[in-house]
Amino acid sequence: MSDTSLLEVAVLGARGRMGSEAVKAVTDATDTEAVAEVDQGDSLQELVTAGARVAVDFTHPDAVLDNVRFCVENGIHLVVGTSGLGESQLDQVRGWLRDRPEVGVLVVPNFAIGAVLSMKFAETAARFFDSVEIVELHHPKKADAPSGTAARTAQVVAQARADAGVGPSPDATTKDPDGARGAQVDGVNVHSVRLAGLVAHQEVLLGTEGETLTVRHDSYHRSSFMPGVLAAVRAVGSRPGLTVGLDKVLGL
Ligand SMILES: NC(=O)C1=CN([C@@H]2O[C@H](COP(=O)(O)OP(=O)(O)OC[C@H]3O[C@@H](n4cnc5c(N)ncnc54)[C@H](OP(=O)(O)O)[C@@H]3O)[C@@H](O)[C@H]2O)C=CC1
Ligand SMILES: O=C(O)C1=N[C@H](C(=O)O)C[C@H](O)C1
Repeated sequence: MSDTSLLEVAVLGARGRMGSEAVKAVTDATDTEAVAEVDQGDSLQELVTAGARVAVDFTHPDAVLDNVRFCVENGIHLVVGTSGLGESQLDQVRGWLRDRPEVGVLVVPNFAIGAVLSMKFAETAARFFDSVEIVELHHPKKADAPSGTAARTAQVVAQARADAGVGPSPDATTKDPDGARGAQVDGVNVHSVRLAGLVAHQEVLLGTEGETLTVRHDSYHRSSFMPGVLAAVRAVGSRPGLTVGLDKVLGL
């Protein structure tokens, strides 16, 4: 029988690398319980049947949007850990939320507290340096590149530079047939490394006359994401509408 004092949480992608850690974290915490563990081939209706109040999604960039729609339409608050939601998808989510304004959707590019802080540090530093580039390094089973964390970091860094009137990073490259200078995300060069042995890592490289600053974060184990997952699960129900980033939950 369900203990009514516990927050009922469903995990989507429950058999995956992140989902299985999330099930364990939600089960081990004293104020939450995992009432549904949904994975590929399972019906989303299980969330409703199980009485989930909050869901957390760690599935796949191709699947996540349908899951968001289902949760919003069924009044289930959702924490989105899955990467790959760009601005046009976020606009779709805002549209669905207009019909269910009481529902909270919290999209979190990275749950590791250190990663959240590193994005803030890079954002703060951005206006003081002529050049900025991002290197993200992940395990080779990752489906998407660049990482959601790198895309979000590029976005906030680019916005900080624009707000301060800083122009593009200086770069004399005119010949790059193989894309060696990386992808351009919001005008910031992003380089994606996929390497056996890694989990999730990122460096923001900032440079100006005579000095450089490197903001680096490393997740060595997926347990590093769990305090952030639990904080998001606890907070999402009291944040109706769309929120992007754990920084808001942490008061940064
Ligand atoms: N925000 C953050 O801090 C973090 C985010 N992530 C993101 O989380 C996502 C998952 O990563 P990871 O756990 O490593 O990936 P995994 O491939 O290990 O896990 C994904 C799981 O979801 C399942 N799945 C796929 N489609 C669906 C669907 N439609 N409904 C239900 N389950 C589905 C997969 O099944 P099958 O294998 O059979 O397809 C698999 O079991 C990625 O987008 C990743 O970038 C990862 C780490 C941290
Ligand atoms: O796939 C992963 O592993 C990760 N995905 C997220 C991302 O795309 O940024 C978060 C973290 O980097 C791990």
